[in-house]
Amino acid sequence: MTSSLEVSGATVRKGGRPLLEDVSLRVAPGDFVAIVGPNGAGKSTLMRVALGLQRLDAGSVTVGGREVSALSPRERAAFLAWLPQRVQVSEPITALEHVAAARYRFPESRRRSEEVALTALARVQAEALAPRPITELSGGEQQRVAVAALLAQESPLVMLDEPANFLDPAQQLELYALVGRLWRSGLGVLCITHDINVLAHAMREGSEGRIRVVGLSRGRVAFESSYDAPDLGEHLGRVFSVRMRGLEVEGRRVFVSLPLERDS
Ligand SMILES: Nc1ncnc2c1ncn2[C@@H]1O[C@H](COP(=O)(O)OP(=O)(O)OP(=O)(O)O)[C@@H](O)[C@H]1O
Repeated sequence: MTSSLEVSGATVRKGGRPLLEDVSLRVAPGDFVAIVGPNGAGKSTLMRVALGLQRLDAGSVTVGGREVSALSPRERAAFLAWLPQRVQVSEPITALEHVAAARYRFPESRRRSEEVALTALARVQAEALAPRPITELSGGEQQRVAVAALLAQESPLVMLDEPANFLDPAQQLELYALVGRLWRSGLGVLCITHDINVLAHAMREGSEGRIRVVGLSRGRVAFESSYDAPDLGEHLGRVFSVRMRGLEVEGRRVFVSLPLERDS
């Protein structure tokens, strides 16, 4: 059985306006697909579509060969794990309880769920956070616990919606390095970001060409490219309406945005 996510011709309209227009993409285990685009381009709408949370006006979304909207939450959790921008927890449950809850699809004892949760926390160097109320953790600590929950869910595909948005540079680096490790361990990653440079933290030398970058603009796919393509900067510049230059820094390509040249 294939565990791929297949979005095919996805179209969403609200009040006659297209939020997403004929978008297609495929993510299989081992793939890394980054969705980039300016505010309002439709990135989160695409994520909701992929999770089966948004009704389509045309097109289809399947995961593991089945229509995603027809799957129960348990069935969907067997394929897709979702990391939002911020963990939404209002109850002061512990980090361990939060990660153990990601095991809900497994028919197992609470003790077993907690064992797996502890192992997952250890994999992200967060065992010490296990007994702490999640509401008291810093943004970076919460995201590390959220990644442990992804691991505990044991889904072959992970969906990340700008997961480093509220983190400082050190925490962003750490989070994306962690995402890179998950990817290299065989998971498929669909990652939304409007900051292309955070992706560099997920890479190892030589893996740039394996990251696919999909640019969204006004609900449509504006370009699709590998991260190491020479013209990626031009594509990015067009969707963000800036000039974007790729610079080599310590063997990594980083992108810098510059104002559009004006006619004098
Ligand atoms: N339920 C809705 N009804 C009407 N318009 C909506 C709805 N949801 C989203 N939109 C609009 O659709 C467009 C795309 O929104 P979306 O949140 O998908 O963009 P985004 O690329 O994720 O943006 P950002 O980077 O700001 O998070 C926006 O113009 C938004 O205002």
